[in-house]
Amino acid sequence: MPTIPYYDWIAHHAGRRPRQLAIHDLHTGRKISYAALDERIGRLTSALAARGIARGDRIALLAPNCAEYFELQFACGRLGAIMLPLNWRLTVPELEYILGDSSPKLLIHDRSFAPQATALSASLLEIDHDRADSAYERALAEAGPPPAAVPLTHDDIGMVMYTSGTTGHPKGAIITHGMVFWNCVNLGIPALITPETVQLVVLPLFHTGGLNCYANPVLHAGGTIVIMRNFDPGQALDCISDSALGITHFFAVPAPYQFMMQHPKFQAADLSRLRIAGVGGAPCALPILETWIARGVPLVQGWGMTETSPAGTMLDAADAIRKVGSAGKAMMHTAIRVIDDEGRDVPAGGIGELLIKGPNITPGYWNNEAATAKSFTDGWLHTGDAARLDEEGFVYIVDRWKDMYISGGENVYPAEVENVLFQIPAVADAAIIGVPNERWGEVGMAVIVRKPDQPLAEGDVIQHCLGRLAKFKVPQSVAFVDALPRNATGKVLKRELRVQFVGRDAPSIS
Ligand SMILES: Nc1ncnc2c1ncn2[C@@H]1O[C@H](COP(=O)(O)OP(=O)(O)OP(=O)(O)O)[C@@H](O)[C@H]1O
Repeated sequence: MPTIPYYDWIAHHAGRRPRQLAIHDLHTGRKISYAALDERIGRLTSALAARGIARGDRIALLAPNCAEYFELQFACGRLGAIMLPLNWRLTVPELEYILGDSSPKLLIHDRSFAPQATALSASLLEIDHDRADSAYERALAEAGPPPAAVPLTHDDIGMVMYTSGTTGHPKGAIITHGMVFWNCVNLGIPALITPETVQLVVLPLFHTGGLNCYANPVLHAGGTIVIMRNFDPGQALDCISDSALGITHFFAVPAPYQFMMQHPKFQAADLSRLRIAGVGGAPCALPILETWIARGVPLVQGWGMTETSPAGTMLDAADAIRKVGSAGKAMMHTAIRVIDDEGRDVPAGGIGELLIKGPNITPGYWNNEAATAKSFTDGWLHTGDAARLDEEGFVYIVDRWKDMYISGGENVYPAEVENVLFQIPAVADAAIIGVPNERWGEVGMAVIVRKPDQPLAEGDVIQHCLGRLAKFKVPQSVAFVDALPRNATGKVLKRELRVQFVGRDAPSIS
């Protein structure tokens, strides 16, 4: 394959539509045009070069959602450096592990994370949005003319994104410039992303869901992203309703949709300007999809992972109601398969492991050849997800293999049971885990958050499931909790529930 040169699309748009709004940062109130963004990226490039950052060097970023993510991403593109966005939920020892693995030359951090940053052995540069003379702003103000851009190709590494390490140490997924580009193409076209797109970004930007769904595709198209520092359901509904902001696109994992639909502002919110509301990243219970359809917003489901940067499959908007529950078909330029334990393709209707191939797929893990070798067969990435295809080739994500459990010899996929729990009006939030049982090996336990002032007992939950689910899928016990543990993106942390209720994280399948 010929090598494709890296192309800087911020510089491109700055040259064509300099006054077009690129980023509106709600927290700081800053509105940054493409020309201003291009200029700041140039200054940051120069400031980083003056600090000795060169091709191949890593630069870590520890910050809540802010415009600086994109300044660093594109400055790295001009220098040939590698951006390392860090999960701010991690503890200092966890961050220390990642920095030890990736050895960045510089850690740029927001002032709110100063305690963590100063505890880490790294050279620091501080962002402080409350001070015009923060170290970061001073570095930009004092920067000399930017150095000539380093010629890069699509094969060069643009970022390393560490997964949260569900089953051991975190792994750094290598993200090349080509992967980010192909994700922009693959996602931008079916998600109807154009220069007129205005997207509200609520997921954390250190995660692929925030950075690449759809923020990078929107900047690639020359549209506008509106960044929320931290997700707040009421504020998100206000923003979507606000005609001055003109939000056309929204993307989230299921939890923000769930919290928005439970918010008092939901029924009166003006959702009419939304052209595409995408959901993915975790199983989305049917009652959530149906509630949004009833408000006139069919959620367009997609499936993806950090390693697929991230769009892997997507449901076309035209099929969002007809195929509700499906994650659609493979994106453009990609292919998927569902295989059994022997590596054979599973016929329509059967459940197997989802595999994916395409130019948006990672070439492997940073500094971890063993993990890379384990994850690929003949160029196909093993996703660790259970899936099935229907007769028309639409994919249904059943669950993660590692969250599946076996009851009396039968596989139980928690997402299917959670769907049934969400039908109970008094249920605000729900998750299923497998717990050990002498007779059946494992049985399901429902962990439920009740809506305020709505009585619900264990017997009511089990009664609701009987008749709606085969007996082996019906949870045998129910724990009521105040909130489910979630990661920074909003995904339920099943491993924490297993540790809490089983005493260890012991999935049946790993
Ligand atoms: N539409 C979807 N339906 C069900 N599950 C999904 C969907 N989209 C993504 N997922 C799940 O999210 C996974 C990808 O997760 P991602 O790469 O974002 O890391 P993470 O969940 O944040 O952390 P980690 O995997 O490191 O614990 C997929 O492998 C799949 O299990």
